Order: sequence, then C-alpha cells, then structure tokens
Amino acid sequence: MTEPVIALNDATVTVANQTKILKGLNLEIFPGDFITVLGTNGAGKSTLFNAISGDLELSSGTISYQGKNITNLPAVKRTAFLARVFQDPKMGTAPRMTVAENLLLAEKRGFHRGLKNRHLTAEKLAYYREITAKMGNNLEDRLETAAGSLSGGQRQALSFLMAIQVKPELLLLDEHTAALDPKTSAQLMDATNHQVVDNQLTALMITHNLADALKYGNRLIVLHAGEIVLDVKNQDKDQLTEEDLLEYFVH
Ligand SMILES: Nc1ncnc2c1ncn2[C@@H]1O[C@H](COP(=O)(O)OP(=O)(O)OP(=O)(O)O)[C@@H](O)[C@H]1O
Repeated sequence: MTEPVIALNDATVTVANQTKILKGLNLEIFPGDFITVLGTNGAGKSTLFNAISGDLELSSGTISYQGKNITNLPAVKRTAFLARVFQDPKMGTAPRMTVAENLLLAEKRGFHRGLKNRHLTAEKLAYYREITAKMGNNLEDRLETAAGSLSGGQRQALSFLMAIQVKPELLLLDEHTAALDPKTSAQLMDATNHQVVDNQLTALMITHNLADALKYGNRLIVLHAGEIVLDVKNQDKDQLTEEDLLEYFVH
C-alpha cells in the first residue's frame, strides 16, 4: 500500500483554558492528493495547517512524514519538505527584491538562505521567464520589478512559484486567492490547478469558495469545531453539490 506523505494520528491541539481547537484528528494525505479544505470560520482549518507545518505543537497525538514521526520536529526543519502560500500578498515574498531575485532565493528553500555567490545568469532569467509566463498574468514582463510593486495577483503568483521552486512533498495553500478580486482570483486558481496537476504536487487548499472546492482537486474535507466531518474523494466528490456542502455550514 502507498505510504501517506503526511499522516495525523489522533492529533489534538489544546490552547489556554484547555479549549481543544483540533480534536483527535486523523488524516492521511497520499502522494498526488489535491485536497480542498472547507469549514466555517473558526473550524480549525488554519490550526490544521499550523499543526502540519509545526507552527503549533500538538498536545497529544502524532504527525508522521513518510512514515517517520515528526511530531517534535521544529517548523524550520519541516520547510525541507513543506511549503505554504498565505492569503496575504505581503507574505512569502521579499518586497524590495526583484521577482527574479525572489525566485533565486526560493531555490534555497529548506537550506540556509542567502544570495551570496549566487547569480542571475542569462540562463536562469530565461528559465524564470518561462515559469512565470505559465501563471498567465504577465509576471514574465516584470522579472526586474521589486516584488512590493507588483499587483496583488502577480505577487500571489510569485509566492506560489516560490513555494514550488523546489518541489515540496506537501504544498499548503492557505486561502491564497481570497484577497484578490473575483477575476484575478479565478485566474490564479486556474493557474494553480495547472501547476498542481502538471507537477504532480500533493496539496491541501483552504477555501471558502464552495464552487472552487468542488471543481478542483481529487478529494474534499470539511472541518467543523476541530473535527473532520466529511472526507470524500474521486467519484464521491464528483457527485457532491453546493447544496450538499451547505448542510455542513448550517450550525
Ligand atoms: N493560538 C491560539 N490560541 C487560542 N485560540 C486559538 C489559537 N489559534 C486558533 N485559535 C482558535 O481556534 C479556533 C480555530 O481557529 P482557526 O484559525 O484554525 O480556524 P479557521 O477554520 O482557520 O477559521 P477562518 O476560516 O476564520 O480562518 C478559533 O476559535 C480560534 O479563535
């Protein structure tokens, strides 16, 4: 049987006053899974991501990466196999560095970062032009522009490319299109889907958009009050409707 990339086993996160914000969660993420993650505000979606990334400690339970127990592995070490894209376009890119410099920096994910002894060769620039062009929002014409001067959509596309520059074993997309206008959001979502499929990435994507959650990915989970209340894949997912999903939001 295929080994999960990440497995959470009875994962519980408890915060001050003993409130459990993840309650004994079990989840196996398999290679190639593209899982959309839904849930009401406060359901525990970001907490799940923080537990996987190591930004929040489990109070009980375990997390494994390819069969190895990583429950106590610090977040910084997990960046060797995990990458995350946030909702806020300001996160994930260095604003004063150019697009090309940001991409160069991203080649060091999981290692000591720095641009010392590293150069933007003509070859690299040509490669960056090629990968940015695939995002479909003219980022390829702005390789010499400081990331801080890009549009929100371009900046999120750059954050996304930086996250996959070194192929992560798991990509965490934390509402990465939510801060964008509807058209830009749809465009980035479409580019995201192509990248995930073409590069055979394993990804978890938090979204509040029911249509996107149904349209993209092979698997869908719904969180409620720190628990997974729905986990469907393939044909079962294909048969779901927005009306079915809305039932999970009437609380
Ligand atoms: N460090 C923390 N300390 C105390 N409570 C926390 C902490 N982090 C999250 N919470 C609480 O845990 C619950 C789950 O929060 P979380 O951010 O994971 O929800 P979410 O599903 O991502 O919500 P949203 O859709 O609003 O982003 C919330 O009630 C939140 O207030």
